[in-house]
Amino acid sequence: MADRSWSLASRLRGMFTKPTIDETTWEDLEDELLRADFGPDITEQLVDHLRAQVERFRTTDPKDLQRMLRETLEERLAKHDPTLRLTDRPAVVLVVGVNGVGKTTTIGKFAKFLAGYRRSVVVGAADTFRAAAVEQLATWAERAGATVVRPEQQGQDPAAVAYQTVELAKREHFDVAIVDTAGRLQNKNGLMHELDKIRRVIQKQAPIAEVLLVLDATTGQNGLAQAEAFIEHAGVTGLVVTKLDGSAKGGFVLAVQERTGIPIKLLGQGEGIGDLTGFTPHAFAAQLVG
Ligand SMILES: Nc1nc2c(ncn2[C@@H]2O[C@H](COP(=O)(O)OP(=O)(O)OP(=O)(O)O)[C@@H](O)[C@H]2O)c(=O)[nH]1
Repeated sequence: MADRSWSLASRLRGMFTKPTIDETTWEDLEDELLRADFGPDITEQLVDHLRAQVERFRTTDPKDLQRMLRETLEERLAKHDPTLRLTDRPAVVLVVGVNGVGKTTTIGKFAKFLAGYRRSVVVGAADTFRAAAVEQLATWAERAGATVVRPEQQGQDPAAVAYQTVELAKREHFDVAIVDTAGRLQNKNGLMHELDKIRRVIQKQAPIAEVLLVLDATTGQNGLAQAEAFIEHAGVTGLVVTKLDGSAKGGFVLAVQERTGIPIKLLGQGEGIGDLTGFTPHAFAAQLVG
């Protein structure tokens, strides 16, 4: 079973099995929400809302509070639509994000995920500067049964690789073309310029269906600042939260969606090729609260 250390269920169990809701219930709830990286604002809103609900329904039963928390989280998580838009042929997906967040692994898992829906996939290694990065991506993609477009030589213009990837997808009628991109941030302007160019050359051939920004749950909201440039400049249409397993930061999922206003579309919960799932607010809220 997937590692669900991000779930609050075991940490909240003591609170929900008490005979009655009391003042420590609220303190404990607040502590746990903060620990889970919901952030101070959302935590305060949740606690205030639940206190009002408990008062309104005149309940002292912690089981009611548990249900109310689950429903409140589900409602807030469901405010954004997690559906991947992959109906174009080919559906072009650009994957962006800071280095080390799990971008390469995510692309491999995503190719496998799509293969499960019988979609043919071509992956373009447009992060052309590190040969090892290209090979790592190729290994993952091949494991997923996807075709790979490699740079012709190290350091080739990333936009050229993106172009060739989409061209191949069109010519050979692939369902999905996934384009990996560089994540180095030493020079933010250079990177954003490169991404712009990649987008422009792709759009000469096909619309871009999704721009997915990969975020690492272990760094949580602290890591969000690093991704700001992508959110501002890259036309991000969906978020992928990786490394949720072992993160203890389940609240990050709600916080990041509300802070950015961009829907979460995929969750990564492990290093295996099968450890990527779609995002379902109902199931996530149920697993988060227990
Ligand atoms: N536990 C866990 N580890 C993950 C997950 N996704 C990726 N990783 C690990 O995170 C590390 C970095 O992953 P990469 O896919 O290489 O990250 P990247 O963003 O492509 O990094 P660069 O290749 O340096 O750009 C690897 O050790 C992965 O196994 C996940 O969902 N859970």
